[in-house]
Amino acid sequence: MASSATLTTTHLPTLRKILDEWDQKRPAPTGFPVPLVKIQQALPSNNASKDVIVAFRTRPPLPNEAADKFRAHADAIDASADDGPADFCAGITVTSTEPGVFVAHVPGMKWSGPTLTHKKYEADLAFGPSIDNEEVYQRTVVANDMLSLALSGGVCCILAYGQTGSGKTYTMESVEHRMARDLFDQARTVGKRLLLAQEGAAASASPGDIFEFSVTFLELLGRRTSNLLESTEEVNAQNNPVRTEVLIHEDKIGNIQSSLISSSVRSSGELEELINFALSHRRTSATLRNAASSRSHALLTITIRNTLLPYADEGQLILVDLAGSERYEDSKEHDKQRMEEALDNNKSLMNLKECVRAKAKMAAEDGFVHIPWRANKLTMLFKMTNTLAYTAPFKTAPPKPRGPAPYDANDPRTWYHDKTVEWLTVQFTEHAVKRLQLSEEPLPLSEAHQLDLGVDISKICPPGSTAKNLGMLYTMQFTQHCLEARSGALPPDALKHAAVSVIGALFYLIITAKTRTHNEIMKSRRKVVLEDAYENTRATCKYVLEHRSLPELVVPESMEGSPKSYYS
Ligand SMILES: Nc1ncnc2c1ncn2[C@@H]1O[C@H](COP(=O)(O)OP(=O)(O)OP(=O)(O)O)[C@@H](O)[C@H]1O
Repeated sequence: MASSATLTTTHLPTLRKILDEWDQKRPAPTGFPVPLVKIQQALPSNNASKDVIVAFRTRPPLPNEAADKFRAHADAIDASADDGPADFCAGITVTSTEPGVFVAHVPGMKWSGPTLTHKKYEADLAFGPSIDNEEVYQRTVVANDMLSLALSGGVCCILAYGQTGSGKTYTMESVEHRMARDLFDQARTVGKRLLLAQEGAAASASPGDIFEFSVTFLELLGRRTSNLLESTEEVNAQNNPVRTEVLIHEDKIGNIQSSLISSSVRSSGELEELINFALSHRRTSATLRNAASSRSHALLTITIRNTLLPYADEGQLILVDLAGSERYEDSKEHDKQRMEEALDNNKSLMNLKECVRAKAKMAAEDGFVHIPWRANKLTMLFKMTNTLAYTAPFKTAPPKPRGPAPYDANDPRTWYHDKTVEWLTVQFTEHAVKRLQLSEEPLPLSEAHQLDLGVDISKICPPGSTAKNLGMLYTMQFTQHCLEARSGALPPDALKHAAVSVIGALFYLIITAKTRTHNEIMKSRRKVVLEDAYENTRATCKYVLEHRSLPELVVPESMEGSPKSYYS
């Protein structure tokens, strides 16, 4: 049952009867509109592709659940006993459908006896207990062509969220293995298409060699982040392996950086091996609910680089298996360390919810909303992989479509390639002019076209690259790029000096632009709020003057139940 185990146990026969009646009355489920075979054979369906898909999945009851909490009376028989299964009453009903409905049956008590309220939740897909892992994978990953999307430079994220023992790890591990199985075949198919489109430009290239794959597998346990791909022999007092902590921090322009090192893979076999290696390291400890509970959040990221089009965006597949949220009875038998971890897990999940809510609000309102992602390492990690961007539209008004930000000469984030090249040329030219003025044989400015900039700008900013891309680099990385693109007679030290100053100037422009945008949004919001308040006050005063009484209170639906606080 969804809540109150005691109530359920005591009144199970009555509740079961109510549930049966409800079940008979409900309309027959429609099922999935597209047959599985059509997805497997990649036959075109009329499914419009969506940015975000929310899917429910329920697992079948485990034997101990049927025998434990949900028996009809205290001495009810065990599910495994010969006399037959224990009297079982489902707390939720999920029929395999698209769009999907999840119905929670919440028990209650009225003077007339026990009641059940059937609370409906809707999502894009619902998988009932009879649906196996392969079908879940086909209807989510394959039906939405996620692998091709990532191979074309897109970012796909799958995030499993639910109570401890609800089946997240069972689902995510199966998705990870199936992705490992299919990714390289798909890469060959996409590679072939790309080579054909290039019309023989790289006739010698094999479609399988076009993409480079690198993998990271992070674990966040309590407040500690570690690399699940790192081998270690060392164990601590709790018999947990001790690994180097992965450092996560925010750089000076607000990007999240980590000290995590990725491992490259070249085949399904290698990817599968890495996944198995990481999963075997994921620490588990018994909770009452789930004997092999994951105590940590796990984040697998597969990054895909296109070597044929080196300036194409990198694709990413991000798979997040969150630690389960635990209720009091799930953690009754935890030791102190385990309690602290459960607390940290619950805190990080709460913060994730806050961030998703704020992000969704921002998407719907198109204004500035503070997103508290710094409050927790989990949300910082999500910021790093841009995961929050994909979780934003859950259960809110659809976000307003946003095109690329309009060009703004003062905001490098909006500059196209040509403008970026022009700006870099001006910057390096200014440095060259300064060097010249300080040199012993100054060149007349009329001959400035002969200036040695010391660097080939087209190499630091190749076609397709923009100021926004350069702004993502560390100072050291930009300097290294410049040294690799060194031309003319300028000594490396002088070039390094110029590079540090140029990237510093770019960071400064980006931060100034970010601050300006933030302030403008805040100012416009404050104005709207003040104008609203002013209008309301004016209307109330007018009413009081005319009627000598306060206007009737109209409570918005969202405020129902708390009218007293409304005027205040
Ligand atoms: N669809 C399913 N069919 C059969 N068994 C399942 C299914 N889903 C989960 N299980 C079983 O239920 C148990 C709990 O599943 P799992 O470990 O995936 O839960 P979880 O949500 O990841 O829990 P935690 O948050 O504690 O890690 C496991 O024994 C798993 O094998």
